[in-house]
Amino acid sequence: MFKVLVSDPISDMGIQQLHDAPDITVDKKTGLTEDELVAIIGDYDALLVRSQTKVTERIMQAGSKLKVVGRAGVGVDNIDLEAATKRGIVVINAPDGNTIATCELTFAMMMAIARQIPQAYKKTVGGEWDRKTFVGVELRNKTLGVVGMGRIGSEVAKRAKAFGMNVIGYDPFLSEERAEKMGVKLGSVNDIAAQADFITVHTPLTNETRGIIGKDQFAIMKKGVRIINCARGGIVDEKALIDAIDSGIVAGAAFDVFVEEPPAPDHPFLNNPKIIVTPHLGASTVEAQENVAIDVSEEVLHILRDEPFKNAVNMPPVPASVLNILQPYFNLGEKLGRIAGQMADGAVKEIHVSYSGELMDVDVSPLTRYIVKGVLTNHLAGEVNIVNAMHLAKNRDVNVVIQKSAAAQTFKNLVTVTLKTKNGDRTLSGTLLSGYGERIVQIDQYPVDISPEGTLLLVSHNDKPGIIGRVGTLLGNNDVNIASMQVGRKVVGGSAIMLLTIDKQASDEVLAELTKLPEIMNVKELAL
Ligand SMILES: NC(=O)c1ccc[n+]([C@@H]2O[C@H](COP(=O)([O-])OP(=O)(O)OC[C@H]3O[C@@H](n4cnc5c(N)ncnc54)[C@H](O)[C@@H]3O)[C@@H](O)[C@H]2O)c1
Ligand SMILES: O=C(O)[C@H](O)COP(=O)(O)O
Repeated sequence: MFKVLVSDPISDMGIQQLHDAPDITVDKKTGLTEDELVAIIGDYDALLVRSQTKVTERIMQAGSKLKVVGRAGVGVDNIDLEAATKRGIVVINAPDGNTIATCELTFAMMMAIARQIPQAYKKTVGGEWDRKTFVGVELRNKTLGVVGMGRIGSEVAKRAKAFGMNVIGYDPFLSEERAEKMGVKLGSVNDIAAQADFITVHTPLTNETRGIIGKDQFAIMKKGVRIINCARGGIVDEKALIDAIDSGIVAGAAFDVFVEEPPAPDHPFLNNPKIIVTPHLGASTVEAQENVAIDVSEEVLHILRDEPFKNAVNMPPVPASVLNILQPYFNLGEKLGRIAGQMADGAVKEIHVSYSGELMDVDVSPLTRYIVKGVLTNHLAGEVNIVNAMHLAKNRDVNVVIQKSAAAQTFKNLVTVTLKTKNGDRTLSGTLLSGYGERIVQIDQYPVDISPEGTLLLVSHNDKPGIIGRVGTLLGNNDVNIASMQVGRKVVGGSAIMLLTIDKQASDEVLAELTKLPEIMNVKELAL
């Protein structure tokens, strides 16, 4: 049974699938302090948050069972990603569910400052009938500058076009073709600053975007420009904005987000008649909250049940088309890693993985993570998973090298794992055979054909008559049943290997007796 803690207000309807799951129990405890969370998090396998809960290193350290932190929304700036990655905790978000809600709030903000709706409302309900002060501007034929043309920025641009606006977009990942398709002109931040009547920002808050609209940009803006920030506090420099309002450059601004949330009561935005504010409401629609909660719950279920998932923030994303190809190999890859890890003699310096055949044309890094996890599992057991595998390898100075070679020779696909230690290399190849599943087809250049199941015995010996019989007899006498056996040799009478699958583990004494048999050089039991 897995325990999930929901520590922020997340849609009950959205997390219904967690409530319904027979293997999950859900506790909802919102508004906890860090200390309170630290005290209880040790009981939980998953933590679900929005932006209020700060998921700190301390909390993750106390979360000894924690496998996943799910963010019901986009921004993960409230989660210590580095600490999560180090501990192998998967951080997932729900990047698509609140795009439209935030885009629509942005548009509502733009229209509200164009027509000063909140200010007019305040006066009217206060008993004044002021029709002179509130003469607004139209959006049609105005230029909107969009900094950050991702999901939300693109949707805002689309709606602006429908309102007859000209749109200039800036985003390092916006290609000319895509911009042209959307009817958006490409420009730099300074082009936007110089030409736009309205500027809206839709980037994450990073070192690069902090203050991207700042003093230098306000200095070149047109008089009467209007600014909107429904992304993250600090992307528009708060102090520079106030100065630009005071100097008459900015005619109006709308902010849903602040450097510090909630802002202090004396924050200069809160009593400025030209600035309208909302309390971080971008994602606060019934639809968005349901969407993000459904998405995040689905992923949490996958992760807890050890099923493939897609929206990990602390792992590179895997497109569905690539996942479809790679997924069948994940199990095989991990087993190859585990077997190779047990074959290696001494500290592993390098994990060399060669992919060929149909694996040539895809980004194989997700599969490499499974292989590296398998190799490291021998020494780190439960500490390693696919999130922290690469990190742990790097920390231990294990080099991971990937090679792709076109020919898989007789196989449609082939994965070869070589572990390099100061005592030499050990190599293992595996494939997926249509209709037969996973097969190990080569060990240290000896061709074999065996299904990697249960317990394996790898015996190195000289190819002499009678050896196979002696090994079989010794195991039989000790009640160890052989399920299958393969012998590989390069030349008749030369060195050879025997690979057996056995129904139960052989004791250390049996392994020692096997090693003493004539012509046998080495015996290794390999657990899967
Ligand atoms: N107010 C809210 O409640 C609310 C709701 C949802 C999202 N958000 C915030 O809105 C922002 C955008 O969300 P999204 O879903 O569109 O994200 P997204 O990842 O789809 O888009 C972000 C875009 O910013 C671009 N970008 C990154 N660095 C840049 C730079 N230096 N200059 C220009 N562009 C840059 C990226 O290339 C990307 O295209 C995020 O900060 C998110 O946290 C706020
Ligand atoms: O990044 C996000 O998704 C938004 O900022 C929404 O945050 P919230 O879930 O706390 O409303």
